[in-house]
Formats: sequence, C-alpha cells, structure tokens
Amino acid sequence: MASTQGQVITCKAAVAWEANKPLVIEDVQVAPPQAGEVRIKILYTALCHTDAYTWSGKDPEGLFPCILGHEAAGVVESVGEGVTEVQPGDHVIPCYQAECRECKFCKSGKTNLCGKVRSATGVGLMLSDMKSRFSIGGKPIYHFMGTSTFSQYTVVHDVSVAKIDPEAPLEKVCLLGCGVPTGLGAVWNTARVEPGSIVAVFGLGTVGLAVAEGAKTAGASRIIGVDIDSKKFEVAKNFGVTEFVNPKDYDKPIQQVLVDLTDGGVDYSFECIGNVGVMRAALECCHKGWGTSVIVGVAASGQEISTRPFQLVTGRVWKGTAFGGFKSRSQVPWLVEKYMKKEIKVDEYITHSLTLGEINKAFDLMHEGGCLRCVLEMHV
Ligand SMILES: NC(=O)c1ccc[n+]([C@@H]2O[C@H](COP(=O)([O-])OP(=O)(O)OC[C@H]3O[C@@H](n4cnc5c(N)ncnc54)[C@H](O)[C@@H]3O)[C@@H](O)[C@H]2O)c1
Ligand SMILES: N[C@@H](CCC(=O)N[C@@H](CSCO)C(=O)NCC(=O)O)C(=O)O
Ligand SMILES: [Zn+2]
Ligand SMILES: [Zn+2]
Repeated sequence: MASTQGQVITCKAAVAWEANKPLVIEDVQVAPPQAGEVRIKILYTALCHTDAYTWSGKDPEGLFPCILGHEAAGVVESVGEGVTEVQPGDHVIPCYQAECRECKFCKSGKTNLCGKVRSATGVGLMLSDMKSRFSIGGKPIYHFMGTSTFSQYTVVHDVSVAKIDPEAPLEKVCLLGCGVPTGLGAVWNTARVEPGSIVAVFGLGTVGLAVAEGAKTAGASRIIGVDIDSKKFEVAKNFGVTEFVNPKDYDKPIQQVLVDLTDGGVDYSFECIGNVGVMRAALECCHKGWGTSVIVGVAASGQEISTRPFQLVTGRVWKGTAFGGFKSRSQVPWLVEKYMKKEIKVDEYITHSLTLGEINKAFDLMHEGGCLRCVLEMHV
C-alpha cells in the first residue's frame, strides 16, 4: 500500500456540527502531523459520558463543529519532525491528559495535570500554529480534548500518546483511555483508600464500577453502591459492591441514610455522576474527623457545589480527580500490562460493540441503564 506519510488523508469521521444535533459521518481531510505531533489511525473508540456532556452544549469549552471522542486505541500512521518516542506502526492510546515531563505541573510530583498543551486543547486546536488539522472542503473542524477519536485518523500532540504492548487487544484496551483508569485511580492515587475502609460510591456507571473495583483491590471492608437505578446492583456485585442503597427507597436525605448505616459515616466517598446535589451528599456522608470525598463526575457550566463550611471544619476533606491522578504516558502502558496479566478488568465494562456509522445509536444506548461502554469499530 502506498505511504500516506506527508499527505492529507481523507477519511470518515463523526462530526458534531451543532450541540445536540445528531452526529454526521463526513469525509474529513486530516492534515499531516507537524513538528511534535503524531497522526494515529484509530481502530477502536468507546463513548464516554463526557462526550455526551460536551455534545449537549453544557461544556464551557465545547466548540462546534468538532470531532468528539477521547477513549480509543490505534496505530501510529506517521509522526512530525522531532518526535522520537513513537514511530509508525506503534500501538498507542491517545491521552486527553498530556504528560510532557518538563512543565511545572509534570515536575511538581504533586499532580498528573500537564500544562504544556492544555491551552490549545481547550480551544480545539494544535499548539504549534493554533490551527486545526481537520477540515472539510477547507472549513476547519475543531479538535476535542486533544484526541478527537471519532475519526478514522486523528492528529495529537506527542505528549498525549501512550505507547502500549502490541499484543494488547485494541478493541478492549481502548477503555484504558478514560473511564476505567479514572475510577481505579480515584481510589488508588487520589483517595489512597486503606485496607478495612468503608467506601460509598455514588453512581454505578463505568466510572463508579471502576471505583468499586479499585476499592476492592485496596482491601475496603464495605463498598456501598448508591444509584437511583436498582438494576445496577446485580452487575455492581461483580465489581466489588457489597451493599446497595437506592435513594428513592428512603424519605430522609441519602447522606443521613449512609451515616446511620455506618456508625457515623464512611471513610471515603466518590461522586461518579456529575450532579452537584449528590456531590454535597457524598461529602456529608463522610465520617467526622477524617472522611474524604472525591469528586469524579463532571458538572455542567454554571453549576456550583456547596456545603456548610462546618463540614470541613470538622475534618471532612473534599477532593477531585482528573483521569484518576494517573500520569498518562507513563502509567497507561502499565495499566495495559495489568490488564494483560488479568489484574484489572476491562472486558467486563464492554456491553455493546457497534461501528462508527452507528455512532448515534451508540449515544442512544449510553442513556439506557444496561449500557456501560459501547466500543465502535472504526474501519468497516
Ligand atoms: N474526572 C474525570 O477524569 C472523569 C473521567 C471520566 C468520566 N468522568 C465523569 O464521570 C461521570 C460518570 O461517568 P460514567 O461514564 O460512569 O456515567 P454513567 O452515566 O454511566 O453513570 C452514572 C450513574 O449514575 C446514576 N445516577 C444518576 N443520577 C443519580 C443520582 N441522583 N443518585 C444516584 N445515582 C445516580 C445513573 O443511574 C448511572 O448508573 C460523568 O459525569 C463523566 O463525565 C469524569
Ligand atoms: N471542559 C470541561 C472539562 C471537564 C473535565 O473536568 N474533564 C476531565 C476529564 S473528563 C473525561 O471523561 C478532566 O480531565 N479535567 C481536567 C482538564 O480538563 O484539564 C469543563 O470545563 O467542564
Ligand atoms: Zn471520559
Ligand atoms: Zn507537562
């Protein structure tokens, strides 16, 4: 096959032309990678609720038209000047949370956030020239989260590419681009749950179930799953949830229910929904003196959290996590290895498999209780 290196590639991509309007499969021109960039042939992508959130128009960084998608795996097609850590043919996972290893954030040892390309990815562009590599008939289409994986080919910054084991099944490990690491890392890195802890997980979607899985491996003694959909409990048991609470079954506030169930409150709670009212409940169900609550869910523009400051004065701690605190380029390959050694689940989160052409159906499925992750095959 003739090399595409240095050429514009025309391929299929799902374009979000406007908020909330069905995505349209278009022929998109993908420019070659510039210095410090990598063009990736995306083979599989999953859908995450953050894609739906931005598509809904509620994300203050949401720009249209754009190509959404950030949980994927593929193969490097070509690299720009100066790219040394990956080469054509490498199997990779694009990472929305970059890791340059040089910026103030990366060198701090205190966070997985990286500042190198964030200003460009937040406005849907590439850093070197603040332009997009996607266009249709000359009209630029915005990137999304520095990944745009709902395209058969995408261009990303080199600091946003994790090179992984070529033996790893890409149709599975694409999930290690977002939801599963976020839940596991919220427990292992952000909260640092100790053995014997009592944990509450609000929201039992993929992220909440990964929190439960992480808490189980951390040795939590009780893992209380909270969801308004009782059907979630059966599946949640397989991920380590030991008890289930549906707020709809109680007249009193859910934080009080949990405090009563746990002799004063839980040691750790995790909000995996994106609902600011639930974030408050998750903080307030924590034990006085030490209980820590981690916000994982993404809430819409304009939403704010609140509680009585007394909740913090009396020792509860409120935290948040992005990508579970994992350093992407360094630790995504490690997570892939853990999956290969069967030390973490991935397959169990995949409930549906469709094609790129069926992406709108995949978004519909996401809103149904039975769907955790839907993986799209990109080249059929
Ligand atoms: N911080 C990060 O890095 C990061 C990464 C990935 C996803 N997220 C966010 O995490 C959240 C969860 O993602 P997901 O893919 O698991 O979502 P999901 O929609 O699959 O799961 C949410 C669950 O919450 C339940 N729920 C809804 N309202 C509820 C309520 N009031 N009380 C209790 N349960 C309720 C739903 O029934 C569902 O089971 C989203 O907001 C997503 O954007 C954040
Ligand atoms: N543009 C959004 C940001 C929402 C957000 O917090 N995103 C998470 C990842 S969600 C993945 O599914 C994140 O990593 N945040 C850190 C960052 O964006 O740098 C908004 O403004 O609401
Ligand atoms: Zn995500
Ligand atoms: Zn950095």
